[in-house]
Amino acid sequence: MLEKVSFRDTLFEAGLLVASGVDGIYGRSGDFEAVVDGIDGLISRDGAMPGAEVVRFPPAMPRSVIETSGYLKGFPHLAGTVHCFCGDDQAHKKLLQCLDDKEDWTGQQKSVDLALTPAACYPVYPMIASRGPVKMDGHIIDVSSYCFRHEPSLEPTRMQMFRMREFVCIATPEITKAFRDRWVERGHAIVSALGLPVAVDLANDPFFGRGGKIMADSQRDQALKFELLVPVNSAETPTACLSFNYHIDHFSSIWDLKMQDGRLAHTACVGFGFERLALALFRHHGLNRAGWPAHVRAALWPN
Ligand SMILES: Nc1ncnc2c1ncn2[C@@H]1O[C@H](COP(=O)(O)OP(=O)(O)OP(=O)(O)O)[C@@H](O)[C@H]1O
Ligand SMILES: [Zn+2]
Repeated sequence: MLEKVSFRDTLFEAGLLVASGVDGIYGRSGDFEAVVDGIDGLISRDGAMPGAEVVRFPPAMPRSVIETSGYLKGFPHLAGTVHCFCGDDQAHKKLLQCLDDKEDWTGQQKSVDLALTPAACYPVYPMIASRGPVKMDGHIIDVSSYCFRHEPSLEPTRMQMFRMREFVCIATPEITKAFRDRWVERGHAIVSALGLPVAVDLANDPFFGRGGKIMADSQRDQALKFELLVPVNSAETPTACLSFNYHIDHFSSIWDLKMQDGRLAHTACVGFGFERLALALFRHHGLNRAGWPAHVRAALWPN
């Protein structure tokens, strides 16, 4: 049984996470980053997807992508947009005056054409759609990004900015479903090899509002989302460290992603949460990575 203590305070005291004053926004120490790098390398080795196209996007994307993708329908409460000062000298004076008067200065800012990336896979669908039909044996994309979600929390596993590595499959319904099912097994094997207790369970996304309940129920009824859970904050409420999502034609109908035979493609993604996996390792193997079991160190740092 894991005891109920403030795991977050323990991480601050050990210097693994650095408090910023805002819940969910933390600095990471060199040791923390070494673990994240180890997980990244392990995914590349044990989760290798030959032929996958590697692409890395920055943590912001065109605002039009978040508008078109339907994210604001399901998750308006999590979305972040970028605002900048676009005024003249007079407006600048006003802004500085607000600051001096300790008044809200953000009214002097305007929304620009950027949104923060909520999940690493979001920029992938318009990128592939812009190329035309997808070949019949499908396309796999390897993507990784810092992501933003406005969900401040005292739980260190629920950050506002965190990193996600994803493999995205865009293919026929058969290939896509098989990709998702196969990844449930692979993800289980990869995380178990790190000496962590894992369970896979059916899940749903945190859709907003009253309509959200219907969307969440429908997602569960169709078994579209599974999560790989590891106890981190508590044994009672284990933490989703990996997610396996089958979107059917949700993204392909939005972006008009077609296969070469003219049918709409289906899409799926597997997402690894770097910070959550690192925190799970610190929780189960101790705060000093040098003392972790030899097989875990060998898996993370083979050289
Ligand atoms: N706020 C967060 N802080 C850190 N990691 C996160 C956060 N939200 C999601 N992740 C990681 O990103 C992965 C993919 O994101 P996904 O949208 O599937 O999360 P999720 O399953 O909805 O998470 P949760 O149910 O805990 O909100 C998750 O499996 C998790 O490892
Ligand atoms: Zn995804």
